[in-house]
Amino acid sequence: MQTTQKEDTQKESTQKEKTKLIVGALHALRTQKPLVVNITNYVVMNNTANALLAIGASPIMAHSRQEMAEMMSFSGALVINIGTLDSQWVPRMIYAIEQANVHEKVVVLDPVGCGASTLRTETSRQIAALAKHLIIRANASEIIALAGEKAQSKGVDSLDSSEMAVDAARYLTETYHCNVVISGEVDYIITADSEITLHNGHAMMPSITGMGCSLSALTGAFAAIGEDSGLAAAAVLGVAGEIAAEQSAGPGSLQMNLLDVLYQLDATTINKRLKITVK
Ligand SMILES: Nc1ncnc2c1ncn2[C@@H]1O[C@H](COP(=O)(O)OP(=O)(O)O)[C@@H](O)[C@H]1O
Ligand SMILES: Cc1ncsc1CCOP(=O)(O)O
Ligand SMILES: [Mg+2]
Repeated sequence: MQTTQKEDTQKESTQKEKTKLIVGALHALRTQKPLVVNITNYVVMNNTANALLAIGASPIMAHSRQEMAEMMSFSGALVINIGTLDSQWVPRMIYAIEQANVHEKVVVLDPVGCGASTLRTETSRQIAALAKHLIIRANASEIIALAGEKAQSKGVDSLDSSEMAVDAARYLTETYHCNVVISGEVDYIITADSEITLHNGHAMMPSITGMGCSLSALTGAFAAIGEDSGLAAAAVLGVAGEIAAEQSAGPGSLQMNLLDVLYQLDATTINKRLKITVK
C-alpha cells in the first residue's frame, strides 16, 4: 500500500517519539530500580535475575503462596513464566495473579511452550483470562497456539516467523484486553491501537536458553515504571543483544557479554542502533 508524504512524515515523527519514550523509560528504570516479582522456571532463574540486575531493576524469585499477598503489595510488577509448571505451581501462579489484580499490578505472561502440551496451553489461557493488567510476551509459535491456531513449535522454540503470528496477536489483544510482544528475528509490539516493529537483535540470540524469558522479565521491569506496552524492553534487549553478539565467538560469551552491554547501554547507543517502524 502506498503512503502519502504527509503519512510518512507523521510516521517518522511517531518513531522519534517512541525512541524518546524508550530512552526515557530506561532512565526512569535506573532511577527507580523497581522490584520485579518472578514466578519463573528452574532453567532460567539465574539468567533472568542477572538480566534484571544488569539493566538496573531489582529481581526476586518467589514461589510460595504464603508470601504472595505481601509481595504484591510492594512489588512493581509480576512476571509469570510457565516454563517448568506442574500441578503445584499452577494454583500458586493463579493466587499471585489474584493478588496482583488486588493491587492493580501489571502481570507479564510468558507462556513458554504453549502449544507443546494441553497443560501449557490451558494454563496460559487461564492466566491470560485472569490478569487484569496483562502483557503477553512470547515467541511466534506460542502466540499462535495461545490464540487457538495451529503452530509449528519444537518444544519451547518457535518454528514460525513473528510475522505469521500478527493476526493471532491482534486476536489476543482483543480477547484478553492486553498488549502483546511477539519476539523473533523481527519483534512486533501490538496494542489495541498501535503496531510497531523492531529490527534489532542477532541470529545468535536464540542459541541461549532464557533469552525470551529475560525479555519477559525486562518487560516486567519496564511495566513497573509505567511503560506497559513491552516496547522498551524489546528495544533494549534487541539493541544490547546485537552489540553483545558482535563481540562474541558463540553463545557462551554472548550470555556473559549481554549482561555487560545491558549494564552499559546508554541513550546515544539506543538512538544510533534502534531500528523501529511504526505501522
Ligand atoms: N533470528 C533472530 N534475529 C535477531 N534477533 C532474534 C532472533 N531470534 C530471536 N531474537 C531476539 O532474541 C530475543 C528472544 O526472542 P525469542 O528467541 O523469540 O524468544 P524465546 O526464547 O522465548 O523463543 C528477542 O530479543 C528477539 O528479538
Ligand atoms: C528449555 C526450557 N525448558 C523449559 S523452560 C526452558 C527455558 C526456555 O527459555 P526461552 O524461551 O527464553 O528460550
Ligand atoms: Mg520462550
